[in-house]
Amino acid sequence: MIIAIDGPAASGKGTLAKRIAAHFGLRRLDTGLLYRAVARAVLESGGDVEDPGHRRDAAKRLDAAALRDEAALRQPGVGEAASIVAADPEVRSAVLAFQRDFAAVPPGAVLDGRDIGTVVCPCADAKLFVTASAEARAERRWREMVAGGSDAAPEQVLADIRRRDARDTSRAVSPLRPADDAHLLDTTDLDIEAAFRAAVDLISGSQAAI
Ligand SMILES: Nc1ncnc2c1ncn2[C@@H]1O[C@H](COP(=O)(O)OP(=O)(O)O)[C@@H](O)[C@H]1O
Ligand SMILES: Nc1ccn([C@@H]2O[C@H](COP(=O)(O)OP(=O)(O)O)[C@@H](O)[C@H]2O)c(=O)n1
Repeated sequence: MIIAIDGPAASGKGTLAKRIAAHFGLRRLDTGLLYRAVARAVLESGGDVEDPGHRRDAAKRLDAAALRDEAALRQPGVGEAASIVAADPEVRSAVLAFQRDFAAVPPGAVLDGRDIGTVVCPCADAKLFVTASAEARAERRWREMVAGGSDAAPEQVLADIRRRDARDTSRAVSPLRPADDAHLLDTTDLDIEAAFRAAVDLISGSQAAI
């Protein structure tokens, strides 16, 4: 079984993907980490993510070991840089096979990102598009950052989320959008437990329909 979970930053897709994978006994791939790892490799080598040569080289050299240092990959600056490298079609095609190979291993997997239901796994057994208002998402991300010791201003976090949303939805290749057959799940007024229960119901409904 393959479950695709897409949505904008801090909508809760990673939290849901982890719990859904445990619930259904599946492996999970956070595909955002791939783009974050490409961006981090460019930044660490003193390169420029706006330079197509730099980001394409980093994408071609990417290996699974680069996904291990999650704390470093989750730094806010890396998320911003990731959305810049992710708009490059050559970067996207360099990481496509890794995602499809991961999903193809039995018994299947949960993948979360921006284009799982539309491009990476268009034949997924169940697709969720997880959203929440920009304000709710910024508040969640801000709380997470403060818990991690950051003194970022809430309005700055909201501005960053809006900028990333705009870049991710407007790019020419694999823009963030719900697949036609995705279930929409708005978590603005749902806590983590309620969102998880709603997600399991939607996925179980998709299974019953197959
Ligand atoms: N439904 C929810 N209500 C409140 N907080 C949530 C909810 N879902 C996730 N969170 C919190 O919001 C933050 C971002 O969630 P995460 O799953 O990492 O989002 P994404 O993977 O979409 O970026 C985390 O700190 C997480 O604990
Ligand atoms: N399948 C994916 C996953 C992430 N991305 C890009 O990678 C960036 C970081 O993704 P992420 O999922 O780690 O970000 P958060 O939602 O956790 O903040 C996004 O802003 C997207 O630009 C993508 O283009 N396609």
